[in-house]
Amino acid sequence: MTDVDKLFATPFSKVADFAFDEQVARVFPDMIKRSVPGYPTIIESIGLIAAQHAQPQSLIYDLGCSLGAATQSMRRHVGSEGCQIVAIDNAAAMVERCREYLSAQDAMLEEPLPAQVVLGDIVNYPLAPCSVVVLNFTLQFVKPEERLALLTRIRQALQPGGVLILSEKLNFADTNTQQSLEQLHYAFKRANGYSDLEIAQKRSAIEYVMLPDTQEQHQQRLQQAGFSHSHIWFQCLNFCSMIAHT
Ligand SMILES: C[S@@+](CC[C@H](N)C(=O)[O-])C[C@H]1O[C@@H](n2cnc3c(N)ncnc32)[C@H](O)[C@@H]1O
Ligand SMILES: O=C(O)C(=O)C[C@]1(C(=O)O)C=C[C@@H](O)C=C1
Repeated sequence: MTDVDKLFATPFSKVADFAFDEQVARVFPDMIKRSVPGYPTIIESIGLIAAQHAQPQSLIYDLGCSLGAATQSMRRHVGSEGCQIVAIDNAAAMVERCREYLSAQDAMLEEPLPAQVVLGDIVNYPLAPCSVVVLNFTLQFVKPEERLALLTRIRQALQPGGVLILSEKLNFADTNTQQSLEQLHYAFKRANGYSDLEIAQKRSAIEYVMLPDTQEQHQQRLQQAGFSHSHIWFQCLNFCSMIAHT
């Protein structure tokens, strides 16, 4: 149903900044699975974590939903009465396909949680009271100076007992750790069939648009945003996922 990612396979004289456009949307499931170590496990586990924390009659947000993989997982796992999912992305190509995928899923589930897909910018989208918020590899694409305000708004929207699930690529302050995990990540990509050219060109494409933070920066910012406690529940190489509690 989706194509194999060959977007960076031919040499470019100048690599353009990475954008979530039509071409990327077309290959995205293949791209993210071959690029993010542990992605399938993270997606499945988001469903489990959401199921544990979703409160009856509450909203769940999937911010930067892309094709709705996390939303689909939550719809498979969340059993609380009366929950609804709002999935938001600012890439039109993603939103259009996400709606198609979710309609296809409707037919496969007995009583699917209602899920609405919105074309919008999460930086200024007004959030209603909610019990679970997912930022699965999205915050790293938000401008660094806008990250604290976004997390603060998420914290304010979360009801008591609510959680934020935050997955990110990590940077490491220690140079040896950074180099070691970065090289292992490239080995992961090579093992998944990406050539050195594809790896190098993708690296240039995301250099200025995807800016990862360190674990310490995340924890400090989550605390500043008003979360009482946050911890990692998954890490594979330089990719991790955290839970932040209200
Ligand atoms: C790596 S993808 C997320 C993957 C997805 N959450 C998943 O679980 O498969 C990042 C997504 O965030 C979206 N995004 C980035 N900045 C955004 C913003 N300010 N508002 C809404 N969506 C944003 C991009 O369009 C892209 O679809
Ligand atoms: O860090 C990289 O090399 C990646 O390809 C990572 C990453 C991500 O973490 O979102 C970057 C862009 C694509 O959305 C898929 C994967």
